[in-house]
Amino acid sequence: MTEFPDWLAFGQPEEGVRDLDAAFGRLLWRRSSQAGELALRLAILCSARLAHGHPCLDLAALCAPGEDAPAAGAAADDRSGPPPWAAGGLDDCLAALQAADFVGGGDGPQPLVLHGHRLYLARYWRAGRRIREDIARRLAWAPEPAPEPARIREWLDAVFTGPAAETPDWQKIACATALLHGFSIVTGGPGTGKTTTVVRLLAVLQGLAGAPGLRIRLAAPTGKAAARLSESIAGALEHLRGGAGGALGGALARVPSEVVTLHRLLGSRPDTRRLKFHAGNPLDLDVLVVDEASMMDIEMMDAVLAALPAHARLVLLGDKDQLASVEAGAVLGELCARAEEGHYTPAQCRRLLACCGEAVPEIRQDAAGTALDQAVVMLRHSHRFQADSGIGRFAAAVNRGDAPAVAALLRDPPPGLSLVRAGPHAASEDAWLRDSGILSDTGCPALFRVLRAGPPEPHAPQPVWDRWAREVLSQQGRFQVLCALRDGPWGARGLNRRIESHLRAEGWIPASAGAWYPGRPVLVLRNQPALGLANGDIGVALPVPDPGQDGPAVIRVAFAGATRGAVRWVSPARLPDIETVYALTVHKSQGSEFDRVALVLPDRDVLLLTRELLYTGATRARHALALVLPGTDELLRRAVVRRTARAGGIWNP
Ligand SMILES: Nc1ncnc2c1ncn2[C@@H]1O[C@H](COP(=O)(O)OP(=O)(O)OP(=O)(O)O)[C@@H](O)[C@H]1O
Repeated sequence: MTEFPDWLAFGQPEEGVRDLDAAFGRLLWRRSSQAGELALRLAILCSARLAHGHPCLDLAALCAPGEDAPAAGAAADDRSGPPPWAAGGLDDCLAALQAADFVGGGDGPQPLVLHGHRLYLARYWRAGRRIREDIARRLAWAPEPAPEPARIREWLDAVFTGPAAETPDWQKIACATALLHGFSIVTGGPGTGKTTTVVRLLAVLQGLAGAPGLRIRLAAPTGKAAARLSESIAGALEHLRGGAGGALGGALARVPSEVVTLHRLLGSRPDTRRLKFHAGNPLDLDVLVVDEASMMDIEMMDAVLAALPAHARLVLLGDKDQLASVEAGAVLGELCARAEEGHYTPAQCRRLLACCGEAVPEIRQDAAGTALDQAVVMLRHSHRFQADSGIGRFAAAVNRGDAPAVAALLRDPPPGLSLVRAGPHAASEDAWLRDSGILSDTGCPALFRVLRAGPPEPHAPQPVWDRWAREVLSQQGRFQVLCALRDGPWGARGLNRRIESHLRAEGWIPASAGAWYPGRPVLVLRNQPALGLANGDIGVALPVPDPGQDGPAVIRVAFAGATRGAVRWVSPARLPDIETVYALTVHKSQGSEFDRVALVLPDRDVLLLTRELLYTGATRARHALALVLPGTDELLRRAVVRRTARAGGIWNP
């Protein structure tokens, strides 16, 4: 039997390391003839960092002295500065890895790759390299034959009819950019018009292509995001079709509004990681638009690029400032790292002026701009939030990391924003639950009110039951409690228990009801293609008549169906992987929006609580945001200034 060194023999060698990572370390030890402790520890840490979304271990950051925020790739999430075993510094780490036979340069069989001062698991290194190479190829692609700038301008003028909200009109520039490149990104905060822009872009693409038109597919990482994009595309199309006739009407008729999840697009199959569509069997399309691309992890980006035919255009939409995917790799964030400043070359500015009549301001120009810079456009004006909107101002201040501005806003909150003290700072638990809207008329009880108001007659036809379920589901989408953590009293689980017990005490949930009571909102935790359900879908338990029986009602869980207005009814027995969802983590809420949000922070400082998390949580709210603070103001300040540290290393390894 292999004799492991003591530190590696049992369990996890240190905090922040999972059993899986330690097992990986033991495997390397067994297979390696001369595995040194330092190299092994770094390999284990590299594997552990994946659980925190880092596609690599940044050794320079690991060895740097600690600050308030954790160094990207720091050993444990609640500690900063190098771990004691790496006290020898960066040079020692690099030397140990260079000497290890399980570390290579990316082309050999070694399970780890050292590139510069970054250590990667080979699988992620290779995925990153494929992504870089594929995007570089697509950036070098130009449409053949190149459309005349005058024709592009004609079509853009036909779809951009109203007055521009800003100068230059970045939406128009984004359209022209996507027309000129095989790969492009439109990034922007909530309500900046990403969807509006893409609908116009697709109409112009169809107009320029003429009949029979291009094969366009729309996709999003989650079912929720897909359903939301589908709705807004349908709305934007309706709006544009209003006054359109002739050629524009024809082009608009060829713009689809159906949006599928990326898993479905790629033909993901249960029980296997293999996808139906890949480089050997590419997707049958000319244009692919992916919304909420900030949620795409490195493996998903790799799979999408691989399955995309060489001639197809890829347009990514997303908010670069949102939390990245929970899985490894903040791909969109890395690709948009220079979006704020622009970096458009004079040649690109001339092309844009000719194609859309918009002049890029000098401050956004840069003769040394890269090919990627030319393909990324940031929309800057929010059409959703007025300049004085509480949510908009709060989100902007958080995004800037401007803690004094956040504090000032919360001292005297503008309309739409409120601060609610909870925990030891609140008069009572009832008080903060009510003040934050959670137990108010428009909060969680509203779901039960809609449910009670509407059950159809037992023998009513199915469409009537579906309509009732849709009303309940829409109400479910109007209010949501969001929180940073999953566990603990201020995490999703603790809050769900507390809210549920208050709802029971108030009689909304019958005292005698078991786990499956009418009105229970549930979150699906795993993709279940056989049921048409995806991880992150939210349904509501409803009482329906037992088919063929006159006895008491049975519970079925209603989910929004794939097509507009459709409802999917599922028996609770088929839903083992769900949890109650009065409260949802901000991570899981990505891709969703709600009219009103109560954003509950934890009562202690955790490194997960960052600017990106606050920004993402706050921007899930359309009309009202209540920030619930069980901790101190200092805790909020620290959250605003702390950035999510990601080791990066995909676009610029
Ligand atoms: N140029 C414009 N002029 C007037 N209204 C606009 C313009 N662009 C967008 N809007 C309006 O602003 C709202 C938000 O637009 P849209 O849904 O396209 O933004 P988004 O960036 O996709 O938002 P989300 O945050 O939902 O992803 C919509 O009501 C839309 O009609």
